[in-house]
Amino acid sequence: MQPKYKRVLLKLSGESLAGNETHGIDFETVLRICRPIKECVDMGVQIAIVVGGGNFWRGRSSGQMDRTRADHMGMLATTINALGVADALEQLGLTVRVQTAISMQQIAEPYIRNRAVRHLEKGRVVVFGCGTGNPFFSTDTAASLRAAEIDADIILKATMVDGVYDSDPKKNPNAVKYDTLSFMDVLNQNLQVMDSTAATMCKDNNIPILVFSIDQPENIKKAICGEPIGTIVKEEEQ
Ligand SMILES: Nc1ncnc2c1ncn2[C@@H]1O[C@H](COP(=O)(O)OP(=O)(O)OP(=O)(O)O)[C@@H](O)[C@H]1O
Ligand SMILES: O=c1ccn([C@@H]2O[C@H](COP(=O)(O)O)[C@@H](O)[C@H]2O)c(=O)[nH]1
Repeated sequence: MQPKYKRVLLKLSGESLAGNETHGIDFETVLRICRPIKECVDMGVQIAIVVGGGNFWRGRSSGQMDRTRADHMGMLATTINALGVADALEQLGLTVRVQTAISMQQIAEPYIRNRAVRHLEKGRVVVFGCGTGNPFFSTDTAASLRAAEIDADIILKATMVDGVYDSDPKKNPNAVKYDTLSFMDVLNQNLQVMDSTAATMCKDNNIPILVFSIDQPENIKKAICGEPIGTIVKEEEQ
């Protein structure tokens, strides 16, 4: 398999890091997810990663808490995950830098765009923590923002479903999967697989998103090599 893309933004679902558990990090699972990442870096692909926080905390599900504070907790959760992923990648022999959108300089670099790009050019993996650094956003939006900033070829959204369906497949067993969609389809049909802010950012900056299942981590390599998996969301061709 040969890589199709030179620089990718990989969005890893937080939930996927829990393996068979409902919460937290299962490090063996994280290592399994990181092995194909290592293979792709060895093939010369530049990989930046945004990690979700759903295995620990989602601000929008916090009930009666103040939303901003709940989102601060969610951003900290993404940073715990970023450190876990960085550790696994390092154990596999990669050089990694964690950059956070909220400064916590004793444990990670602050997010500096040019520095992130330089790390990628040197073959280092960059893992972004704290999402965008702002409440009321998601790590999908962080992925679209960072992808635009670092000029990534594509966002690879590795998640708990194997693509985008006409309705949530976890709620509707008869949901039908799409192979290709436009961002307008996602927005007009209100498909909840990513939030509308993320979809709009990708649309405006013409960054495609491939949504695929992380259940089989080798899908990461298949996605990077352009094999037909998941659902590709991209701008309509004129
Ligand atoms: N139309 C749809 N097609 C596919 N999945 C959908 C759809 N609508 C809702 N979903 C849900 O979206 C989920 C994926 O997005 P979600 O934001 O929950 O997780 P994530 O971004 O991968 O990361 P995290 O686990 O960190 O929150 C799927 O598990 C699925 O149940
Ligand atoms: O830019 C951001 C990104 C994330 N958050 C908070 O973190 C959690 C976890 O992220 P997921 O995308 O849901 O996995 C999210 O629910 C928010 O509470 C944020 O505030 N800003």
